[in-house]
Amino acid sequence: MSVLPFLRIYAPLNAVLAAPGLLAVAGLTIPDLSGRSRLALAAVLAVIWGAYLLQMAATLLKRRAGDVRDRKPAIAIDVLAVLVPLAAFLLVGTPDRSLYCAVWLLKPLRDSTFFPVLGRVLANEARNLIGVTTLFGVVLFGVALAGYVIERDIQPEKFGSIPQAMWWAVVTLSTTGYGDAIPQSFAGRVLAGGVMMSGIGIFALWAGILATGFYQEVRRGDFVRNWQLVAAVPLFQKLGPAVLVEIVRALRPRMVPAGAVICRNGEPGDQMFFVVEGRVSVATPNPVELGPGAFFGEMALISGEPRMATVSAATAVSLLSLHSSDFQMLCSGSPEIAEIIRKTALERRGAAPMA
Ligand SMILES: Nc1ncnc2c1ncn2[C@@H]1O[C@@H]2COP(=O)(O)O[C@H]2[C@H]1O
Repeated sequence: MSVLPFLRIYAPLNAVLAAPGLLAVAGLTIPDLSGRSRLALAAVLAVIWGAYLLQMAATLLKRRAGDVRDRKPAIAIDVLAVLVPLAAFLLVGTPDRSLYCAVWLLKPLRDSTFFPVLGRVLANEARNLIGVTTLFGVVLFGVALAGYVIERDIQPEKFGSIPQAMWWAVVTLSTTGYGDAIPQSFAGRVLAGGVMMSGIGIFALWAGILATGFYQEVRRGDFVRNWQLVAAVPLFQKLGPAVLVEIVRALRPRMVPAGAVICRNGEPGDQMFFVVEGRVSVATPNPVELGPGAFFGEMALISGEPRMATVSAATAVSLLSLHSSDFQMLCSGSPEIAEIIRKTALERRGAAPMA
């Protein structure tokens, strides 16, 4: 019997296992720990190492099965998690041996989807980040120089050289303020105030660049996913590229489980829906089912009246929703689609006159 299914179930545990492992590593650095506790913590490390050995075997077996695409970081982490502690056990003296198990810090990164995103954000924003970092370096040197010139005679032991003053500059610029070096002169204090303010500004710039980078990366992911979904709705194939891009940005994907109500008769409506996959049921006197490519919820947007019918998911359904303001944009960008939607709404109104 193959061990792969078992190992697959166990795989998500590997990141969780790192936590007790790292706690054991930390525990073993406590000097006055009893011999029994030390033994227990060493046993924890041995068990986790064994588990990681199994996982490495699974990863390498999968590799042989040809599943190596995009798995190089995972393979590297699995191999390091086993080999580094093993090498330490064989080559390093007792007190520091367990420290090498700290390589398990890498384990939670193994299957994380966050770190690839972080990598893309750093790559995309590299120019801006390097710019702000350069600014930081320039300000740091300038501040250390000014601190040295102003304070060197008053506190030669703290500001006697630019490298010494640089420590004060870093601590002040980052607004950490250990208090081990404090300007004594009036000019020095004015300088310190200015440095703190500019430090806040520089860190805010870093934070802003990263936050914008993450936002754009998430939006880009949404855009690609929406683009694929939009391809499943034939109506959108009539759109020109410019409007299509706008619509893809405006559409929101939504998964609805079978049986759930999507919109209710009599409620106000502020969005319409396109069916990507699955079927919805429209509760008209003669119930109608709509499948992939169809749309609904347009009548409330066109007439401004409440919903004409309750629509629920006949199966699990994947939808794209379009808000009323974006619906106007769709209609003005593509009169052809606007006409189709209006005609359909008219036909439906004629087919199912409701209260
Ligand atoms: N006879 C019908 N056939 C298909 N869909 C309908 C019919 N009647 C109403 N609908 C849809 O059900 C939706 C309910 O919300 P709206 O009134 O906004 O828009 C409605 C139409 O999209």
